[in-house]
Amino acid sequence: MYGSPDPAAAERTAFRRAEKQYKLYKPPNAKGRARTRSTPTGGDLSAVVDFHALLAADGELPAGIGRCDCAGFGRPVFCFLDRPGFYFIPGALSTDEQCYWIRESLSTFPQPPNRTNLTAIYGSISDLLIAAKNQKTLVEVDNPDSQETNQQNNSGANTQPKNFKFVEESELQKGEVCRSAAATTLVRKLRWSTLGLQFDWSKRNYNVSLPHNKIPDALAILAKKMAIPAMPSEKEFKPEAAIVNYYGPSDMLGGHVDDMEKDWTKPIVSISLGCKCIFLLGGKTRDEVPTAMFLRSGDIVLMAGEARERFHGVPRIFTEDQQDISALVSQLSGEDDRFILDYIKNSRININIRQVY
Ligand SMILES: O=C(O)CCC(=O)C(=O)O
Ligand SMILES: [Fe+2]
Repeated sequence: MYGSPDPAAAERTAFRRAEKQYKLYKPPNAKGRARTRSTPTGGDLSAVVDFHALLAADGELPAGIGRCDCAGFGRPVFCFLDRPGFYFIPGALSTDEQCYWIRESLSTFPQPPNRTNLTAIYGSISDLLIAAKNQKTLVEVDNPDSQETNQQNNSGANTQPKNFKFVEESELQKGEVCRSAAATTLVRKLRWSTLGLQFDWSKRNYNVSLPHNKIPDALAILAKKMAIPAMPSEKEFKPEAAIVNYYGPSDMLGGHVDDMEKDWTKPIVSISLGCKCIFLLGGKTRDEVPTAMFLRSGDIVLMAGEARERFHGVPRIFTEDQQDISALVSQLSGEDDRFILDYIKNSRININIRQVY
């Protein structure tokens, strides 16, 4: 699904060239070695489709872009005339809704039995966000019988039970050599969490034998409502799983096709939160030149049918321009949200919801 079997060949594709064009580059460091991604290069963004600008202009649309007439949906939906099955719903979520889903993404979504990229290293971690707000540290404990450990998990394939627990900074023994990580650092290291049926990244498939909860009702209701433009009226979209992606300033998601779900007529409902990004929508091979577009906090994208066979990815996150998230920033200005605000000012979260069977 993700990545390319032959990196040298991938370099030569139109998709790879677009990724390189938009990604963030660091200037060379003191020793002259080129580092990647730190200072924005500026870059030519003139070809990036900005659906919000089209919405504001309210005039004639550029060639190749259409408005979808979706009876009863009640909000604008854009599409590309030559890419059926792809729908863009600008500003689908209110600022309140965005704040709600950002909080959920950092508090409840990474909770066991949901797995995250940290699970394979540390075992299940409960209440990571609370620990981060309280400046706690996760430490490896000697006593495997300790009742406070997070040993029970490990559902995940190819992992050994781990014994880690959160402690106060004052409890850390000076000079003691043990594996440890600040909870704040761990939140920054979150890359993905999986809700509902658990996606096993090592096998790149859903592993129904892993313990899981149903995806939250509110998320399922939202996804069903937003899936309408991509659904024939007689059919039903049944949200069964979600992958939550967490992006820091220099993260990107390489071109891929999501092909692990049974019925490709059903959409992937993909919610953007936090910093703006560039999303590339390509063709059925990497050789087709992808279309670049901005995704902002509150935008929702649907990919169904033919669009599900298209390569797509996220080559760039914009953390330097806070203009786009000013409403979020003021909404999250309360003391309780201080940690969340610091996080989201430099991050993007994507929640994509899928029907697996
Ligand atoms: O972050 C995004 O907008 C896209 C995520 C995605 O394509 C995926 O998780 O499969
Ligand atoms: Fe994807």
